[in-house]
Amino acid sequence: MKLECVHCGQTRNWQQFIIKCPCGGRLEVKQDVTGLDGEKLKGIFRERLGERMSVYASGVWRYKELIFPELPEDRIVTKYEGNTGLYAPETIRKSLGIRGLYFKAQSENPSGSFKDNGMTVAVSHGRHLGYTRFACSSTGNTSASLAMYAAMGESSSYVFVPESGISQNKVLQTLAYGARVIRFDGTYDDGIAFLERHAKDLGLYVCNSINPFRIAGQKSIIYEAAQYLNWELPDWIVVPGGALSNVTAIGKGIEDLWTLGMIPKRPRIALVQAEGASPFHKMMAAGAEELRPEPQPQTVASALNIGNPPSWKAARRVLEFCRGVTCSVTDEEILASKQIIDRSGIGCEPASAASLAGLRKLMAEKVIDKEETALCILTGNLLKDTQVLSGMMEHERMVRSDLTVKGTERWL
Ligand SMILES: Cc1ncc(COP(=O)(O)O)c(C=O)c1O
Ligand SMILES: N[C@@H](CCOP(=O)(O)O)C(=O)O
Repeated sequence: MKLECVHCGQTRNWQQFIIKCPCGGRLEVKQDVTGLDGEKLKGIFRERLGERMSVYASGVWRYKELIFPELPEDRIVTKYEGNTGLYAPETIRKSLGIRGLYFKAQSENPSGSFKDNGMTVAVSHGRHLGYTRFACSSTGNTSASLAMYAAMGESSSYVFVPESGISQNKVLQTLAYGARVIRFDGTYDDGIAFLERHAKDLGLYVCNSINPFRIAGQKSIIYEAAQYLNWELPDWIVVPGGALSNVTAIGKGIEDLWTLGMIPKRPRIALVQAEGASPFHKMMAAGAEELRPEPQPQTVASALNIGNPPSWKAARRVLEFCRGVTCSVTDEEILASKQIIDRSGIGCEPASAASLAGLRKLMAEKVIDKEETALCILTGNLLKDTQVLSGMMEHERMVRSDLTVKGTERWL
């Protein structure tokens, strides 16, 4: 494994970690998987499904050969992340009229979001290099995940969180794990710019998705979905997008599985952004060469409130590979889809519901055909954002009883 600059192509080994190439380009993990035997790997991964207390019981480290083969096992900080549910909600499928529908609930991760799939790898790598101070800019999920793994790894975490427009629950969760929370006026993008400039001088190991080990870990989401589906993925993978780490990771994961002959066909990716924070979709729809950052992103799905997605170049490349499409959805569409997912019993935070909202839109536009099948990635837990939840609650569902049979049966 090596690190390669997406801009100038310069390579370095994974021990010589820096957050940005001296030329200003982002770094990617490059791992040559061509020497591996796909069928043999399937056997190894199947056997590990029965593991309990070893690192291979993790739904990320089960796929270590495809994620970070060089890292010594005893350096791994894990909370047995991954191993999340794959659901086929029949009522929603029927109402959409689609042939097959799955939800992969990364919301069931230990800190409640898909960030754990990548964070276990970033924190393990940082600790292996000798770092004890970890940092991120965050709208709340990355910070909660980082704070949890830093605590598990007996290290410190320092998280930069915008003063407004984020979920209070996520900040409380981050504080509870023992992080130092540093508030600032600005957006996630401003926090990233600060860390890119100053983290090295401050001795901080950055755990945002500009860290390529995060992306490497998040590839496991699609490996796990493929394994659960007996190595046959649906026609479409539908992913909500903010910083664009997840779409990048899922695309890279598909590329690995395809290169190794582990899946018979390459699924397409549909990337869904919230309308008020959709610079990537706008660029793709316009066929533009460069992304124009959105200085004041605005959406009810606070996790998607990102105007300058760091991974846009890599995301564009993987979408090309997967014949991907993009779309944007309104806050109303997000909340309507969230209610559908919540009432199915699976539940999710608003950002995750962008996936179902996008699927509905792309079906209405006939981009996705009802004879096809789709897998929506649910990225964060229902309880992550109770502010939005209480705003949405239909209070007529909450009633009073005087605890007599007469006073109760009228509600049944
Ligand atoms: C719950 C949730 N969903 C979706 C996203 C978007 O993912 P990405 O930033 O990797 O595009 C995020 C954070 O970025 C998130 O926290
Ligand atoms: N929603 C994210 C913002 C993107 O963070 P990153 O981990 O991709 O850098 C958050 O939870 O902070």
